[in-house]
Amino acid sequence: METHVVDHPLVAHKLTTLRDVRTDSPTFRRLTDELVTLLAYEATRDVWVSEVTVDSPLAPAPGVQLTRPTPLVVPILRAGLGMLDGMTRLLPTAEVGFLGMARDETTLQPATYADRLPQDLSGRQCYVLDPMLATGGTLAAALQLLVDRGAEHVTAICLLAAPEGIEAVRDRLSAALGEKHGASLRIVTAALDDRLNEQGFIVPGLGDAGDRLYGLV
Ligand SMILES: O=P(O)(O)OC[C@H]1O[C@H](OP(=O)(O)OP(=O)(O)O)[C@H](O)[C@@H]1O
Ligand SMILES: O=c1cc[nH]c(=O)[nH]1
Ligand SMILES: [Mg+2]
Repeated sequence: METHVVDHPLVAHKLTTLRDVRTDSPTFRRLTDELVTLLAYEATRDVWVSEVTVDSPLAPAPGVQLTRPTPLVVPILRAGLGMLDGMTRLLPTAEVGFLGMARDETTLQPATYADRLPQDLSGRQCYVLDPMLATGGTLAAALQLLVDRGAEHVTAICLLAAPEGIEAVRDRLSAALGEKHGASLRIVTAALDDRLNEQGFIVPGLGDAGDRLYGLV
C-alpha cells in the first residue's frame, strides 16, 4: 500500500484555513471542494486510459481517452459527500456509488447504514472519498467491501490522515490484497497529522468534518 502526501503550497494554504476553528460552514464547504480538485489531480495520475486517434481539422491526432468502464467514485457519507463535486469536476464521466458509514463515538467502530454500490466491481478502478482517516476503521471496512466485490485498483482520497489510521488500513488490507494478483491500494492525502487523541480524533486535525460541513446532527 502506497501513501502519497501532496506537497503543494496551495494545498497547504487551503488546509490551514480549513483547520481554523473560526472558518464557517460555507467557507469550509468551498475549501473542501477546492482541495479535493487539487488532490484528485494527483490521485488520478494513474487513471486508466486507452489510445485513440481523433481527426483534428488538419490531420489525424493520436491521443487517449478514459478506459471503459470509467472509474467508480465512492463518497463515504456523510462527510465524503462534501468531496464529490470537486472529484466529478475532474472526472465528469465517472460513475458514482454511495456508502453510508458512521463511527460509533464510544466504541470507535464503524457501522454501514447504506450500500449503493454495484455488486460486481471486477477489474474496476475505484476512488474512495472520505475527508478523515482517523483510526482507519471506516476506510478499512469500505476498502474491504470494494476488494471483496472485485475492485482491483483502489485509491482513497482523504484531506487528513493519522499515522495510526494508515497503519490500521495497511494491516487490515494487506492480506486481502495479497490474495489478489495485480490489486493495488493507494492513499492520497493533503497532510499526515501527529496522532489521535483519546476520543479518536485527529490532532491537530480540523475537528468533526461532517459537523463542520453540514452542522450538528
Ligand atoms: O477512521 P475512523 O476512526 O473510522 O474515523 C473516520 C470517520 O469518521 C468520520 O465520519 P463519521 O463517522 O463522523 O460520520 P459522518 O461523516 O456522518 O460525520 C469521517 O468522515 C470518517 O468516515
Ligand atoms: O478527527 C476526526 C476523527 C474522526 N472523524 C472526524 O470527523 N474527525
Ligand atoms: Mg462525523
